[in-house]
Amino acid sequence: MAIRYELIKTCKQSGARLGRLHTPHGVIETPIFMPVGTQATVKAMTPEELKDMNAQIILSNTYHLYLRPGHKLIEKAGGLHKFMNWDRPILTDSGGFQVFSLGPLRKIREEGVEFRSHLDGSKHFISPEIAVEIQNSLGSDIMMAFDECAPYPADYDYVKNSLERTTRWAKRCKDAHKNTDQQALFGIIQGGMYKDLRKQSAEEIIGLDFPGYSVGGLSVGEPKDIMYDVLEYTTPLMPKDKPRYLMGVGSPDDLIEGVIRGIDMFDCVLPSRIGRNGTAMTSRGKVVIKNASHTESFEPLDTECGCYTCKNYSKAYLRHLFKANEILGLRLLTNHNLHFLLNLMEEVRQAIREDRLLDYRKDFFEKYGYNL
Ligand SMILES: CNc1nc2c(CC[C@H]3O[C@@H](OC)[C@H](O)[C@@H]3O)c3nc(N)[nH]c(=O)c3cc2[nH]1
Ligand SMILES: [Zn+2]
Repeated sequence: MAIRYELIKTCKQSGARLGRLHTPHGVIETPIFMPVGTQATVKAMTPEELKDMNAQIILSNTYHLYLRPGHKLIEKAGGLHKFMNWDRPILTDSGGFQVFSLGPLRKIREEGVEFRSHLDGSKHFISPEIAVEIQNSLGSDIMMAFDECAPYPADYDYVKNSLERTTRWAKRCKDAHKNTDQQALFGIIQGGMYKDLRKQSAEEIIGLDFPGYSVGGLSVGEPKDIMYDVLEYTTPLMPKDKPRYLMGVGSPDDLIEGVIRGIDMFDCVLPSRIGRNGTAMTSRGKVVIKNASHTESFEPLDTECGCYTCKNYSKAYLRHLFKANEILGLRLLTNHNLHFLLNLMEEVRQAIREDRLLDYRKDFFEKYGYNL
């Protein structure tokens, strides 16, 4: 088996799960946040910096790496771990999301999806079999099935037809996946914001039997309460003894609310993306570093944070770097934001160990400035 999930305990107060995911490249403590490295790099971070902040697994992306530099080149380099100098677990997304959202002029057929590259407009075709082949070349520990992430909003019939094609594609991915002892293939549950379609997709995908499952089709612009509602309904339909991955979710409140609703794994570009734009997540809410109020703030971003940035630099210095367009600014804020979310998840795991995750949520939300 490429991966083995161990359910360690369930929080008595919230029902959230504490687990361990054993992979060929190491053990992952769950619930876990996975930094996103779409193009074989977590932007602006070195693997050593990611290890220093205790990143246990990172993401990369089939669509992007297939277009550039090409999965065959990465295979020749010895696979993605070697190519990017990352010897811990890697999860690759199948490209389903990008093909539907990035590739202009896409044409969906039963066979697969024709699309034009967002880089140079060249024509391409990805099928479930090709998505599996690309991820085999990359050598990721966890591969995602090729799916359609239905847009939001989308009408009932569209979502129903889409989820049924995604099920047929998931079966084709499973049939094409040969090296099941090296790489685990996760199924992706769709169904939009319709509970009966979520149930249908969950039954069909789980019926194909995968070592792990993700909840897809969320964090696509829907209101938070609709996302939480769909989760509340969908996770109980998923097996307890397998990991549950919520794709594309990563703000502090969404992570905590997702864990309380039974999710084990998360990924999101948010912390890196807003970090590069000069916004820091801190225990007292967001800090926009270019704000004039920080000009003479000689204290760190977050006095409660133990990251490299907060241990060595003041807000005044960080503001100066961003005003001067210095690259170090992007790196230091990205480092802090990723550390902040990884540390948040360590605190969440500790709260589950001590059966007090709802208390933790209350305290965190009050300090961060969220209203419960
Ligand atoms: C942001 N919200 C969101 N992201 C999502 C992603 C990953 C985007 C992928 O694209 C890149 O981040 C934008 C990263 O490489 C990431 O893995 C999804 N991927 C698949 N295959 N299916 C989905 O239903 C899906 C839904 C998402 N909702
Ligand atoms: Zn910090």
